[in-house]
Amino acid sequence: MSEEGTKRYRIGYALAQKKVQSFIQPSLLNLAKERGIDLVPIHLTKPLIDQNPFDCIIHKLSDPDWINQLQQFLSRFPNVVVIDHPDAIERLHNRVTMLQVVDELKITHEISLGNPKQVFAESRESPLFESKGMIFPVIAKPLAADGGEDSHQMFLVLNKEGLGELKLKLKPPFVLQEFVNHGGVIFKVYVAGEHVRCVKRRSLPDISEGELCLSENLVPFSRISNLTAEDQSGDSVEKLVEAAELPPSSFVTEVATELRQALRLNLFNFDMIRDGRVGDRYLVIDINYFPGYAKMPGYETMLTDFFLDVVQQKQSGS
Ligand SMILES: O=P(O)(O)O[C@@H]1[C@@H](OP(=O)(O)O)[C@H](OP(=O)(O)O)[C@H](O)[C@H](OP(=O)(O)O)[C@H]1OP(=O)(O)O
Ligand SMILES: Nc1ncnc2c1ncn2[C@@H]1O[C@H](COP(=O)(O)OP(=O)(O)O)[C@@H](O)[C@H]1O
Ligand SMILES: [Mg+2]
Ligand SMILES: [Mg+2]
Repeated sequence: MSEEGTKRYRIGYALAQKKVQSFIQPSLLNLAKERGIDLVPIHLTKPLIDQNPFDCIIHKLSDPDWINQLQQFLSRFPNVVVIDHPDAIERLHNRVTMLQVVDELKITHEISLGNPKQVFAESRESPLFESKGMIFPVIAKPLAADGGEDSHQMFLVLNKEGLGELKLKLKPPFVLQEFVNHGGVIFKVYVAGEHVRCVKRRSLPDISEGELCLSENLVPFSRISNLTAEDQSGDSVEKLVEAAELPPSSFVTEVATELRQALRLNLFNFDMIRDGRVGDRYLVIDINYFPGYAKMPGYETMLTDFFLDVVQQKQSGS
């Protein structure tokens, strides 16, 4: 008998193989099982409709065949909770619509929130960043944030010459986003429904005005926050991360709650930096659907608590 009662719940997961390996750890399966939840794989080679019953389905797949199956399934079994709705997830697959949501939030905290200025380059002919008064350095990011390896391939553009070189290196559409000095540390806020955790990770180092003229014009980089000390510049970066102060938890929770409501999503994380140009201001630079929760110590408890919230709310009809 589970601690929460005799009823057992079935949660189906539809995830890429790589994600199954990182997220579906025996420690998660066991904790969920002890608490009355069976996490079961959805077989993508079989019709979804034939694999019911489920209390809930979690997924991170966006190919048209899967979306189609999910829609048919929902029209037949409308009581099954799908985490999350494909239309809501879609908004995060585009680096323009992803950050627009930040301007819609009503933050009451004394700390302010925003996002960096950015312009969208649709083609090689697009007028780049004259109109928004942006200054170098900037980061060029592919418009698509759809999980493809290319979607994480970015360029730091240090000057006008770099912008010229970029045209040969990065195929539009992309965005050019103002690079903001932030002390070399980013805050990653993981959200699972009402549960919120903030962690620190390494980021790009600050850039001084002197470096802008002396250095290269264009610097490619990818997945910087996932690099470890051995990958790059030794342990000084680790010390920087260790010394950084987390943003106040009341602020983090307010931003997470507002984002969750505005996005109509339950499983996501967002990357936030402290704006080094002004005091008490943070900027959201990236929002990811169903991120790498397993990198957080104790992720099993956070996710199991969330799963229980979902199935219990469903049972109580709220
Ligand atoms: O694999 P991981 O653990 O690095 O997780 C990735 C996330 O890392 P994070 O948890 O933010 O450190 C990663 O976040 P970032 O974009 O690197 O901030 C993405 O969410 C990535 O998914 P996708 O490639 O955009 O579909 C996530 O990749 P998938 O696990 O979904 O493939
Ligand atoms: N506007 C910015 N100013 C300063 N650093 C940034 C900015 N945008 C991104 N970065 C750095 O680049 C990294 C990757 O950018 P991000 O938008 O998070 O892309 P990804 O989806 O690949 O994680 C961030 O984790 C951060 O270190
Ligand atoms: Mg990121
Ligand atoms: Mg991302």
